[in-house]
Amino acid sequence: MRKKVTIVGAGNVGATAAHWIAAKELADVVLIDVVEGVPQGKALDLLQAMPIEKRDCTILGTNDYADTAGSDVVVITAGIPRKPGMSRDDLLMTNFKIMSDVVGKVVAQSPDTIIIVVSNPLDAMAQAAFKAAGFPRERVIGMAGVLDSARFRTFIAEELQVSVENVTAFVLGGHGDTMVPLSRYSTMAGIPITELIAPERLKELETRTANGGAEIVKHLKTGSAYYAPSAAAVEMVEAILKDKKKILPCAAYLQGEYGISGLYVGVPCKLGSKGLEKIIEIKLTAEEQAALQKSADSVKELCTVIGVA
Ligand SMILES: NC(=O)C1=CN([C@@H]2O[C@H](COP(=O)(O)OP(=O)(O)OC[C@H]3O[C@@H](n4cnc5c(N)ncnc54)[C@H](O)[C@@H]3O)[C@@H](O)[C@H]2O)C=CC1
Ligand SMILES: O=C([O-])CC(=O)C(=O)O
Repeated sequence: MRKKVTIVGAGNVGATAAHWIAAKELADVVLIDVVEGVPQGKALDLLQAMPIEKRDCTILGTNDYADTAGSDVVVITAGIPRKPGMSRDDLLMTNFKIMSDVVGKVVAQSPDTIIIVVSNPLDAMAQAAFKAAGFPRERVIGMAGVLDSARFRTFIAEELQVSVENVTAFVLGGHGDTMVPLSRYSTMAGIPITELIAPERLKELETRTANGGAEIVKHLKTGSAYYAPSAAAVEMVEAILKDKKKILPCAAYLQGEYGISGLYVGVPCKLGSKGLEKIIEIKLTAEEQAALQKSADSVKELCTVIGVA
């Protein structure tokens, strides 16, 4: 039997995630939204691309959670995106209400599922989903680090004029201005980029990465990025469905790792069929640890506001 993935929110990120999943023939997809007609229309449109793409996946659009029953993975993208001049934190109250509404309905239909949270502000929304779901931390994971690292990798590959396949990078911390691009653990063909790019230039690439979301919002004006974010969420879905044991930076509920407790923050994680299978602890310098702590503090502030700290 094929795997089943539900995507909550049939907007830009959700519909594009459905597209990537179908294009990779990873699973049958259920696309659900509060707006009537939009998930149905997008799902049917995508389904009709399958003969052309030679992929056998069913794609169902719906407003009824009964259709999501027994999902292996649920990706939550429901929520408003930001517009120019806004920070992700400005979405907190609206998206917290949406998250609280959605998670209970998801869990009622798929009590054994693994939830991937995408809605912003990401780390606080992951924490809200974790508390609302009552699942173990292994089954509620936030997507941000894969996207932020992909942005960093894009800029590094461009700078060094090499294939993106040659570049690895890690971005830790919360998905906001305080995220922590870890140049020391980023490489080109195994060579630390700190040996290849001058410190001042590296700083510029780190800053561009941290502002990567805002750069796209500024261009789009009506919303935020969705091609790379949806591809990032689907990389996590694939790692879980295929039990790949893949190390990816994800927002995970820390219980003492990196000296942080009771909070979702981006760290290197091993993803497999059980969801979050391990948190990888890497040695940080005092400066990196302080930056991570600062980032965690800003996540905690948001969690306190919505009562999930
Ligand atoms: N974690 C990350 O790295 C990223 C997070 N995001 C976030 O993802 C979210 C979605 O972004 P887009 O898809 O661009 O927005 P969008 O506006 O295109 O789509 C959001 C969809 O959610 C739906 N929705 C609202 N309330 C709902 C509910 N109660 N149940 C089901 N569906 C509901 C809306 O009808 C809409 O179709 C935003 O909060 C955005 O900030 C976006 C990019 C990257
Ligand atoms: O910038 C935003 O609001 C959307 C997002 O999280 C990203 O693209 O990194």
